Amino acid sequence: MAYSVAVTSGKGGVGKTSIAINLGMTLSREGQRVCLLDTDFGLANAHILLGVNPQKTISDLLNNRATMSELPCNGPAGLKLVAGGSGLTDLLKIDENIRNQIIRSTDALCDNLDVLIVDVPAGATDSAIDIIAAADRVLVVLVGEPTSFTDAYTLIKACSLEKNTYHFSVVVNMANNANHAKDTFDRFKNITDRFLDIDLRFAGYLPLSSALRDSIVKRRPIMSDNGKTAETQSFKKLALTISQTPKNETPGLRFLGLK
Ligand SMILES: Nc1ncnc2c1ncn2[C@@H]1O[C@H](COP(=O)(O)OP(=O)(O)OP(=O)(O)O)[C@@H](O)[C@H]1O
Repeated sequence: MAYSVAVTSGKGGVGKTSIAINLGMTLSREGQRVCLLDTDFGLANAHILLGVNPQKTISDLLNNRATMSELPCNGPAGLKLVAGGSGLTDLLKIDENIRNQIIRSTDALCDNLDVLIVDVPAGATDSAIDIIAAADRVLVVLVGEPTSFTDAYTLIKACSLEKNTYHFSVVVNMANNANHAKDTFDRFKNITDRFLDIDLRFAGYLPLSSALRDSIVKRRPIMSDNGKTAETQSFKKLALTISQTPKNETPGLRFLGLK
């Protein structure tokens, strides 16, 4: 059955979009039909990192120039992309009704999709919380810095208290090694266990990697190559873990609602 994964972080600049893209390409390489939905409206950049030039974006949906089924464009490794709009006007007009319209419109993708990956805007905003609540699985990108901890905690707390979102997975990015990643996760989980009634799981880690950083500059995602590097192995493990984590089944509007 098709499922949705919200990739989020709280803090910006921690590698959320890089991970969303490469996770999508990994699942696609494994034979899943995957679409990435960039909901970072106004500041959308997934298409830039993927090196594609979409003809239509979410803006066209909101302006009745296109339906959701017409938006996915072809990215590398078979990954599809629904690009967010760009520009301040797009950013300003995303109120609750528009968010709901976008979430509902993904019903049209159900027949042709196994996984919808949603790149969530940074910050514990109403927009981010609503988008996360509509996804089956939530992947939080964490780095071992106090500001990442604080912002991820604030976001998770808001999702839990306001929307009853219960299951969260964490991927530690820019880790020195596996032990460092697990230690970072354990320190974060100690905090959430003390104050929140949630299920928080370790989903994997990505090493601090010049290859990953360079892939962004070159606009050629690391999963474009199917070699056996530490990064590709990490993404394969992450994809497997995510596909096996429990789903949130909170009532209300959901991505791929007709699945
Ligand atoms: N594992 C990593 N090793 C080294 N650099 C990384 C790694 N992951 C991400 N980066 C770099 O960090 C920067 C931010 O990445 P990215 O744009 O994916 O973050 P983001 O959280 O989506 O940011 P934003 O909030 O601005 O959308 C990029 O320059 C990227 O190359």
